[in-house]
Amino acid sequence: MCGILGIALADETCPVAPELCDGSIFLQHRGQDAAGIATCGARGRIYQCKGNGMARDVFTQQRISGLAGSMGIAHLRYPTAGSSANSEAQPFYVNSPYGIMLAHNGNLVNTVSLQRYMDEEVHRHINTDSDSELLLNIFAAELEKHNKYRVNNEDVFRALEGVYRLVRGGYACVGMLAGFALFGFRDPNGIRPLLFGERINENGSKDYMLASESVVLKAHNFTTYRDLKPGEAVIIPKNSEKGEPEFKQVVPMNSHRPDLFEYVYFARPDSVLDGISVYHTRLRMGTKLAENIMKNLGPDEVDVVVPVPDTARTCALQCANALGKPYREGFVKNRYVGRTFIMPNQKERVSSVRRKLNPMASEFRGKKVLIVDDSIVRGTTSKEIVNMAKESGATKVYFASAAPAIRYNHIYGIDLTDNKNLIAYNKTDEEVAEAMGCDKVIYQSLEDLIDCCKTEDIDKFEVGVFTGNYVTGVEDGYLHELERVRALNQSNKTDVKSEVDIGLYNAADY
Ligand SMILES: O=P(O)(O)OC[C@H]1O[C@H](OP(=O)(O)OP(=O)(O)O)[C@H](O)[C@@H]1O
Ligand SMILES: NC(=O)CC[C@H](N)C(=O)O
Ligand SMILES: [Mg+2]
Repeated sequence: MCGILGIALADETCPVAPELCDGSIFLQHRGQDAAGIATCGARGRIYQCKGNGMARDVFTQQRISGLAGSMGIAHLRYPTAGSSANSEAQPFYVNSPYGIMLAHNGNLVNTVSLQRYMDEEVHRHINTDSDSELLLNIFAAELEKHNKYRVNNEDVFRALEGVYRLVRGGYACVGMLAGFALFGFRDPNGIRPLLFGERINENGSKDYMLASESVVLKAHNFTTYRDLKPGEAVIIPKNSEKGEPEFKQVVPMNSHRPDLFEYVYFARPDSVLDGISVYHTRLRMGTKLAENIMKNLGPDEVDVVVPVPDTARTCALQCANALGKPYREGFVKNRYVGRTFIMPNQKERVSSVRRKLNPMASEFRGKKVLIVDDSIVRGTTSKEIVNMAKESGATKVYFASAAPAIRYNHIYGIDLTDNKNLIAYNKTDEEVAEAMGCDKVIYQSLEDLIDCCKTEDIDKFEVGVFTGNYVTGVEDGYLHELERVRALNQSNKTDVKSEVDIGLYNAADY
């Protein structure tokens, strides 16, 4: 679950990079591993700044001031395919045809056959293990088929038709065609989110934005916005004076199944995705969870409800209210440590839990504590948290999760390739509680979770992480291949991953 962003300003003399940089900060929670911006300036020249690290570290003032142009895209990466090498930071670039840049959120699930197709039929070189580089090259190959001197909107839509035909998985993308346009498209099941918005600037003309979450649009005054539909694409001319954005339903919507995990954990609470307020779903998760807890625990079995900061706070507060029990911030979060679940390796995740959360003994001593988290994934956080609560003198520790048990890979954009690393893998709830060291674990049921998120328009979600049934299915050998690449990367026996790989103009400044 990366963050993606694209902006086209009407005023071609106004640099877009500072706003892209600011917008990236609003999407930082979606990917902490790498960040990148690419802009397009005069004569179609593309400028970029990307690399491993958080947006604030990669986007230094000096680098941003070197990014010319009024149209650009940005990416915040949480690696889900390939490795976390610098060279896989996005956006990706290909010079032919026309000069294209692409930023992708999601995961393709037929990369094995796509790689073969690239190699044997299209003869394009893919320089990394990233599925996003592959996706860009599929698009480029489709666009190339028209063999035209200058590209137009129809060509782009037709090339996207080819992409939709060839590619399987979850994907929301923003891209740029040098000197021509900004574009965005969303997979035919709407698994990954993407919104389009516009604002009237001081000169009375229109600026446009594409973003993963509504919070960025609102914060930058793009007050008229909507979600792209599954299978829909938009092309925004580089200079809005030259025409309006053109939308097209490139392929029929297959289904509309946003990833349920966006509402549980990924998205910011102040975002509204596919018309569903993330905050309100989390409140409802708290109410439903409380109903479930009342069925599982006697009325005197809980003295206090403690949230696991940050994401679970909304749900835990509502849960405590519904239970009629006091809500206490028993864990103080160090605001300088990022999200632990999306850290690239297990060692980092473990060491940062204690750095991130510190227990307040007074809230635990002699008490029966109900800890509420949004989800239990690998159990890295939860085991440590239970430990801390016990060390602090809790007499009983119950652990409730706003999401059901996670027993399967998340194939569309969470780095959960090896399901043996999931704490609930092949375990009953009792065995999970034992592994976590707590007295009981209580999960929200999938049915209840869906009830908390559904609306009149959307009542189905992508829930493969809970059920093992994925809306797009998975190509034979795909999970195996992902595990193989991951194992190679972890064992360091793979090809050398240099600090800096080839970049635009073969130059990179870090
Ligand atoms: O089972 P685990 O592997 O421990 O993962 C689950 C935990 O990770 C996430 O928190 P994270 O620290 O990433 O982010 P947050 O501050 O937004 O809650 C999530 O909210 C859970 O607390
Ligand atoms: N989290 C994502 O959306 C990741 C995008 C892409 N699969 C990558 O690994 O870079
Ligand atoms: Mg958390």
